[in-house]
Amino acid sequence: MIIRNIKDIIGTDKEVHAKDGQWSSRRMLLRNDNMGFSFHETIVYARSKTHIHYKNHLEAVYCVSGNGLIEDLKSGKVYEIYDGIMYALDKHDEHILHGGTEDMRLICVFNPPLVGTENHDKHGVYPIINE
Ligand SMILES: CC(=O)NCC[C@H](N)C(=O)O
Repeated sequence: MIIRNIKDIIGTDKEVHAKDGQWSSRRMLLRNDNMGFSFHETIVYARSKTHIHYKNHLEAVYCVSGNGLIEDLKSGKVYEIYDGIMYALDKHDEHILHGGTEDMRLICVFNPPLVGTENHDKHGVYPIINE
């Protein structure tokens, strides 16, 4: 069994910050944990804007506090995000995440699991790391 406290992750190398400061990702379960997915707590800062396109991963995201919007770049549709809303990028959906008036706290699951060092490239993509 694995038991972890977010307090032991914040401020370590398992907390990854967006290069432009829009979000912070606390990586609680990673590939080395052999769960078949990775599990993160992500804070998306109020009034931020992030272009994301996870070409190599599927991601499900559950909001537990704060507010924001997700803009689907294929359909042009915009959906509100707040406590209780889940979205799943089941088609590797390219999108823009807009921070709202308060920081959003999101629980995120990735398949395949992240190794832990991944950060977005200029297209909002995480690479596959095969080491
Ligand atoms: C919601 C989202 O995708 N934010 C970007 C960070 C990502 N969730 C991560 O935890 O690496």
